[in-house]
Amino acid sequence: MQQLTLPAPAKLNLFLHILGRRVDGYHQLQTLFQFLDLSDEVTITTRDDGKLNLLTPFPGLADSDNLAIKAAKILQSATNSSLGADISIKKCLPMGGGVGGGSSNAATVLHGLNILWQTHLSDTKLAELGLKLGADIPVFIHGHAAWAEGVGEQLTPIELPETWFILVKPNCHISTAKIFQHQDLTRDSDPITVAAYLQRGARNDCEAIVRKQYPEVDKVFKLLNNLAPTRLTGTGACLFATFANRQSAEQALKQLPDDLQTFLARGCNQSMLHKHLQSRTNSI
Ligand SMILES: C[C@@](CO)(OP(=O)(O)O)[C@H](O)COP(=O)(O)OP(=O)(O)OC[C@H]1O[C@@H](n2ccc(N)nc2=O)[C@H](O)[C@@H]1O
Ligand SMILES: Nc1ncnc2c1ncn2[C@@H]1O[C@H](COP(=O)(O)OP(=O)(O)O)[C@@H](O)[C@H]1O
Repeated sequence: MQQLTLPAPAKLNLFLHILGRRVDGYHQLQTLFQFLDLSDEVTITTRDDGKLNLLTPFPGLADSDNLAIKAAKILQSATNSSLGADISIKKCLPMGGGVGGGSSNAATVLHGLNILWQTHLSDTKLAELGLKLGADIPVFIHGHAAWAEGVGEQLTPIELPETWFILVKPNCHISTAKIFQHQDLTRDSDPITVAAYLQRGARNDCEAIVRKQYPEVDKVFKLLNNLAPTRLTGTGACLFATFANRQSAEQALKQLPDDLQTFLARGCNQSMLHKHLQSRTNSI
């Protein structure tokens, strides 16, 4: 029996443009992913009997629908592994928040089991398997801040300033599918270049609809935007305000009401999972 505990970090979409829609309903995007130094913690213990168990069930979510279990199953069948696993998740990231917690849990399980089961799949292969479960999983597999196109799986690594953020989770849960199906969503943004983004910034095409549909998001947006430039991540519900340094983010945090769910976080170009995996490799 072998055990590994690994982080499953959050991501932000620093901007999100919708360029079009594919025939299968998926949207063609341009987005910029950066990781945060906030994460869930995933502990995986191997089993000899091939069973896959979630030791920390989520209220209202069947274990078989949990992306961590789905990831384990897809790796098991792709590699014909006879081994199983007990998986525990210490959840810190807000669910349905646009910070990709479920996708990140799945990517961490894929990496963790690939080590424990000694299945030796490349990152490219793990990302391919992950993509079958969700468009956001490949960036967590590769673990570097990235300019993304396609449905979010065509990744070009990028170095960005590692600025500070206040992340706020308004008190609502937003379904990604519901926002992508909304009739008022604009799906005709022109493609932009990295250079144009770095010069002028860019918006989140889901933001207007989310603010209109969810007054709680709109209220938090106005509060935060008074303190620093604020944007929605993914399809929400989380909003993030950007600061040049920790001190100014801390100052601003003091001005927000106590009853808001807030996080102080730093942008990371390498994900905490990959920092962890690298330090493991270095110590072997
Ligand atoms: C919007 C983004 C931005 O990073 O993040 P979240 O807000 O969910 O965190 C992602 O594209 C979400 O990725 P992910 O959450 O993995 O999506 P999936 O499980 O593959 O799909 C959820 C739903 O969104 C729709 N979807 C997803 C991605 C995409 N490019 N176009 C879509 O239309 C799918 O049709 C599906 O109904
Ligand atoms: N391990 C998991 N962690 C969080 N959510 C999960 C997980 N597995 C499945 N889900 C489902 O995926 C939905 C979106 O999860 P999450 O990744 O946290 O949000 P988002 O896609 O908005 O970033 C959740 O509401 C939940 O129903």
